[in-house]
Amino acid sequence: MTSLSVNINKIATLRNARGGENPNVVNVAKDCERFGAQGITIHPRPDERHITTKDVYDLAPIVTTEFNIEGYPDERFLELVKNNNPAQATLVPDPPGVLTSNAGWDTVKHQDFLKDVISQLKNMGVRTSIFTGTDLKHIEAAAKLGTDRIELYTEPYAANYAKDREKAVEPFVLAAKKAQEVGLGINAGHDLSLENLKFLKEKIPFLDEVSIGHALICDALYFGLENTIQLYLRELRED
Ligand SMILES: CC(=O)[C@@H](O)[C@H](O)COP(=O)(O)O
Ligand SMILES: NCC(=O)COP(=O)(O)O
Repeated sequence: MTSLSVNINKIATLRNARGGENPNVVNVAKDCERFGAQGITIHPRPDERHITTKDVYDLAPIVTTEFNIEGYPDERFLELVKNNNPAQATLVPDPPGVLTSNAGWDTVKHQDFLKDVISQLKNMGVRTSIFTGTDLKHIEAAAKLGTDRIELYTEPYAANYAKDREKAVEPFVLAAKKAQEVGLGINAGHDLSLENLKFLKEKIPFLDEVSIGHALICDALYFGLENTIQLYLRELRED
């Protein structure tokens, strides 16, 4: 089974546009779960452009599905994870000012840093996932760091899907097979959508989880949040 974790960053973006509590991030997280999401993902960036530090503390006690906190593992991030005990921490190499995540880790170059961070997170009892591209040596190196999972950065797949979806998915299939071979769980995310999700799932049926935010929240403007979550769950169904 592949779990759907709804990334609610964009709910916070909308809320922050007026500085009040509308939409209410906690209520939306509860509703996503009520509508069938199997996880809630947030990416509390240092500039608090969407999810704030306060949001993390507000969400931690109310999320009853899998709570996944993404981010660059600096001291602030590690403190947030330690104090809020999510089910999973996803380590992303984003520098502070970046518009959105735009690359996976070079797990060879940063192996000492990542090994240390992963061991700290494991001591907190938190499952770890490392955001990676499809370079097979980065997947092999990830397995040596002690991480439980990787998250495949799917932007290149999404960007090339319309042009040639077989070609676009090929490196992801190879990377996922390598991850499976070296004993890693496999998550995927970034720019996944109702257009490209089903094909990814067909090609990598053993995906553990997808985290989806931007496209899902955009779709919810037209279809409503409950219907939209159901539509995404349908794409992941195995029957
Ligand atoms: C780690 C990752 O892939 C990101 O997709 C993410 O959480 C999106 O961040 P923004 O919502 O800030 O673009
Ligand atoms: N980890 C990816 C994520 O949480 C959502 O990415 P996107 O769907 O907002 O591009």
